[in-house]
Amino acid sequence: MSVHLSESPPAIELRGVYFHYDKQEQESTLSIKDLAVQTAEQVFLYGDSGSGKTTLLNLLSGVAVPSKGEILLFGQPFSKLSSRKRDKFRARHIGVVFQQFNLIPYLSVLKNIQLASYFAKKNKGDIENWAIDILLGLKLPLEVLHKRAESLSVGQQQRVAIARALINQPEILLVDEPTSALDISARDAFITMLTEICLQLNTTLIFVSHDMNLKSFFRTSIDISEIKTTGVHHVN
Ligand SMILES: Nc1ncnc2c1ncn2[C@@H]1O[C@H](COP(=O)(O)OP(=O)(O)OP(=O)(O)O)[C@@H](O)[C@H]1O
Repeated sequence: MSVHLSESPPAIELRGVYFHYDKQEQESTLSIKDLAVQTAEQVFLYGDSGSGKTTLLNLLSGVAVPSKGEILLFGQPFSKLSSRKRDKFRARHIGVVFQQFNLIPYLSVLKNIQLASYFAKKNKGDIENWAIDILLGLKLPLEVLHKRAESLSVGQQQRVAIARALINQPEILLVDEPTSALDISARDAFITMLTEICLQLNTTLIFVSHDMNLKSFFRTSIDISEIKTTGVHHVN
């Protein structure tokens, strides 16, 4: 049993979640009995390769749905929504940065970012100025704005993927292994900027990485094998 002192529901809540890719298999790929993450919390999620970190992000972004149990976001039964409504919810409230960035290579950096705001159908005023603010915050030179995404370095593409995920000022940001292409000083500067931007936007951040050096940047860290085995984990 858990006691929540705050009035508002957690940003993220998992209740009795089971997931398997192969429905024939008896054993679940991921089983989390109980997990709650409060609004604006920044969580470092780590664990062995194949332990289910990306699978958990897929469930949290609604790309996958639990075979059993449910996922609530801000108290809303996210995983029970129709896929159309889940897509809409994701576009409006969740920023996702996948390992492969998923930028559209032949579009400019600005167009890639604008596309995300178009899908969210949010009226956020001047998207171009906001995109510039984020890119500057992430220390990307402004001359990249009109360059094709494919012409950027891997480290620059990572930042554009983050900028695109932040353009709609998401309530939740899910980031999968984003620093692998950066050297140590660039990595530390990047993570500091990312956590500061999330703080400013009051965004709940789930940050997946193998790089244990990054753990110290986060107040909360979760070893996925612990939440799978102990079953109960409340953050804050
Ligand atoms: N599309 C898929 N179809 C079937 N099995 C999958 C699929 N994706 C992942 N798996 C399996 O699910 C398990 C969890 O994989 P997942 O990618 O979530 O782990 P991970 O912790 O993110 O690993 P890594 O750190 O290597 O990225 C693994 O055993 C993997 O083989």
